[in-house]
Amino acid sequence: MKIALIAHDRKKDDLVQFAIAYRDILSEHTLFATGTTGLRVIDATGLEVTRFRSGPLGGDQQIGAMIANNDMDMIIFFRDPLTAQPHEPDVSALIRLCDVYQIPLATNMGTAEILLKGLQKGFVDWRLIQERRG
Ligand SMILES: O=C(CO)COP(=O)(O)O
Repeated sequence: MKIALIAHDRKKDDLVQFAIAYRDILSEHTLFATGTTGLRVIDATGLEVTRFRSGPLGGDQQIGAMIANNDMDMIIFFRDPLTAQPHEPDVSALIRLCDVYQIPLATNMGTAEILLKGLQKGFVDWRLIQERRG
């Protein structure tokens, strides 16, 4: 599975802790991240992560493009709900594309934990269901 990791600045410590805690599961998948988030995760975990541009410079849009190309399976995006982001339209667009393409999206640690544990147990069958519906 291809998983994107993204965190706004005040949520980066949380995402790093999360990546350390779930390193074993994450290491079984192909990881992507926005620029600064990816650097933090790589430094803390040693995981292999393909880094895109920083969020404000287009990183969210690069991940959105992967979603639109049916080339991304899960997004873990720890958003900061208390700080205005200069690139809020990009953030909204990424979340919108997750809904357009039925991509599992966690915007906080509670949901992210359930998604990763579900992924580990093979719960992610939505593409098969979608294919069956034609
Ligand atoms: O801004 C972001 C997501 O909207 C994250 O970007 P960085 O990982 O480069 O800080």
